[in-house]
Amino acid sequence: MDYLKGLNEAQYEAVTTLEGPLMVLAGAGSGKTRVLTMRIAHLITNLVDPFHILALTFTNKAAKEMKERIAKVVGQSEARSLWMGTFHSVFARILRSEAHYLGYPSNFTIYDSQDSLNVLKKVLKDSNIDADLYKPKKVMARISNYKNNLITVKAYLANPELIENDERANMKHMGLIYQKYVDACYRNGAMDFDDLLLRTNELLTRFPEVLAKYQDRFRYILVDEYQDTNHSQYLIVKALASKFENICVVGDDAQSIYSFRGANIHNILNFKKDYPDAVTVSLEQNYRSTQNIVNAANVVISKNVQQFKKNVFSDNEEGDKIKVYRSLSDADEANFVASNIWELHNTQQRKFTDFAILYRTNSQTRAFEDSLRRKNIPYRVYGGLSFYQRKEVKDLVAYLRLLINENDGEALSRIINYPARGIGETTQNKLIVFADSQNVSITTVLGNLGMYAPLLGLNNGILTKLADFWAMIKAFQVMLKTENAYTVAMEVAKRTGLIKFLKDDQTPEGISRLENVQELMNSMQGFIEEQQQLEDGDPSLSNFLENIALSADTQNDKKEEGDQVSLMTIHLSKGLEFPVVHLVGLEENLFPSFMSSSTREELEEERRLFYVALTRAEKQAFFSYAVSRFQWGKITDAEPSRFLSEMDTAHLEFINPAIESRFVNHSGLKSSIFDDEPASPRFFKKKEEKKTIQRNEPLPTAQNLKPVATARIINPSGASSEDIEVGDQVRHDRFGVGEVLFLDGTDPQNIKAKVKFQHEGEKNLILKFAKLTKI
Ligand SMILES: Nc1ncnc2c1ncn2[C@@H]1O[C@H](COP(=O)(O)OP(=O)(O)OP(=O)(O)O)[C@@H](O)[C@H]1O
Ligand SMILES: [Mg+2]
Repeated sequence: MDYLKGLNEAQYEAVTTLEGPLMVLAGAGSGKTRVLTMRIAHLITNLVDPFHILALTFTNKAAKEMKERIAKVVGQSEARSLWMGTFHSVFARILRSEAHYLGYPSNFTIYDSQDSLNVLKKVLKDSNIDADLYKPKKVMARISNYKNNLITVKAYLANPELIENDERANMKHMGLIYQKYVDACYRNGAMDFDDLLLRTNELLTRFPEVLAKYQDRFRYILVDEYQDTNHSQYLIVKALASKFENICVVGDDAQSIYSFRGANIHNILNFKKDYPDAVTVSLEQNYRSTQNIVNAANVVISKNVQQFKKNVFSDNEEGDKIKVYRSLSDADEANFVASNIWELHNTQQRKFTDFAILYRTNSQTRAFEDSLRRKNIPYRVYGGLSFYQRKEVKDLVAYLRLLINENDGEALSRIINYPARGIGETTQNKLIVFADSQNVSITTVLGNLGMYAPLLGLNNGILTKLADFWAMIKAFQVMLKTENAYTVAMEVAKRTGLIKFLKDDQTPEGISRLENVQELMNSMQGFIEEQQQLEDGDPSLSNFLENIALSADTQNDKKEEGDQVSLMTIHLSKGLEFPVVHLVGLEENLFPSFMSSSTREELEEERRLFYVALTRAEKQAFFSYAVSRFQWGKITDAEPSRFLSEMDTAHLEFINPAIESRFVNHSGLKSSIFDDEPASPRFFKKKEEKKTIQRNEPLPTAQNLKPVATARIINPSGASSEDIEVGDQVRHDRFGVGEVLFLDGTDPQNIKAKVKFQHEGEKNLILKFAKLTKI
């Protein structure tokens, strides 16, 4: 039994105590998942039929990895018979075989969130309920919440408190809507995600013989990440385990990060109450990370009031300090991360899979994707599409494509009725058929509505809508002649109602979509600025579109798994580990998120997220934050995250000691981490005397077009200026570090610099705009 050899004492106890309830409550990286895996292997070695073992994981990926490891110990065929997967996947399987009890066909459809939303919208429409008052996503979130708390329609209608609560929220029709939505799903032979849990509960409570069957089947139950189970999941596990009580749960209250989805941290805290005889094992040694990382994480999480005090230590090497990078902008931050990955890849022979970039919100991927792509570093965005593939991004891009090429039929069909403007599918089909019959494009029809109207067979109301739509597109095109791409795109986003449409949706997904649109605008702003700095730059809309079309394409080629950097939200990184982690965007309002820092509970959850993020790192962790970011086209100042100031500086190393250490943190106090930073020696280095071109100096004549030797960089804010000369090392906030090869020009306002960048090659920059800093 070699697999037992690698376990420490506490782990050994947890793995070998096979009977009775057992809880492992322990910090990150202490081997909880490993214990679960080995325990399953041990059960099978001790002749428990794998068919009797149910293991529930948080993601399918985790289940797959666990199965592979178990197979190594007990063999493929044994491992294959295990019941292992997420709650949703396992119980969908059970529901299929028992569907007849609930009056469902066994081939019932599983609705994803979009499907369920469509059904709900239809319900609202058919019942003449104003979708403006009853925002479908908001209604859906309420229904989901009921279901996860096992409040069926019947229970809802019998509960005056719930009804009153909804009435107070101006939603007195909730009961009716809930009922109709459930009926509609049922009639369609479909279950939504929440039904998979709710119906399982129903199955197990209403039909004792079914409960008995599964209790008898699942004699050994194991649950990973127990701290993030919701009420519905909790009840399922409790019901199934109540006969044999061979239940083993592992978790970490400090990593409970899904309360916004109804996860209930009390499930783990109450385990002892549910099973008074439970054995509890605590694991204290972290095997994943260096001492420095573990200690740093402990300091931050200790600030939470609500938690079990746990001891976590590491016996691994002390390791490097966490490097903190202060960047000037989001582009600078992304550039730092990509360069750093490139460097470690080359100097430490690290594979790209060794790296993770973790962020708080999805829209942050854009800058990192751009900078990784520039350096040809392969990457993969987990848990979602790569930025330019996201629907809301593509929608706005489709409008912009249409402005450039009005015959772009695909773009047209994407947005002709988005956001909804009453040009439905029937109308669109008529247009297509008609255009075909006349052998012209739809655009031609729209452009000549007056002429075609009598032949189209559409009523006047619809014709007006089509005319309005086309007039709007035409107006944008006119605007494009005088305004820059950003201004036009912003106008498009506003006038088409796109922004309002997204703003109305206050669910986490809706907010994330709006953030993506904002990020697309930021990317455009950055693009325009960059092009203006290049001598042969082209800041036009069509050049921007061409650029992102190319980037979307390169991403398509990289769907398969390979040696790639992982990009994911912190939420998705739970349970995973990477040798090198970049935790980015450490700024107030971004992390902690402005949405979740108003109450102490919310803030504590953000802090747990921070703990999760940091504890993913095995060898090295890098933190970064920007001092300014674009927001809807404006540069806004950002403050370093309070989590940085909650750390002990002993664990940190500032890569570029803040030139200005006069940061004030959120509490209005001087932030401790910035107080005792050593001043940058470079900053205080006395400037060498250099010959500079001054305005009042005679300039080289046009005939004498010898490259100028030195030029002065005027800081855009006018606050300071710096001289550069050929041979200097400079930093550009997008292209990174490079060497000045050549300076050229006679007019100090128009000096060009040829710079050879380490990763980007040679660029001809217009100095006045290029915002170079000398290093
Ligand atoms: N006794 C041990 N000896 C050597 N390595 C170990 C031991 N226990 C765990 N590890 C290793 O430590 C790392 C962390 O283990 P594991 O992922 O099981 O921790 P965890 O407690 O589940 O972490 P998290 O809370 O992040 O989910 C893994 O790489 C695992 O293989
Ligand atoms: Mg784990």
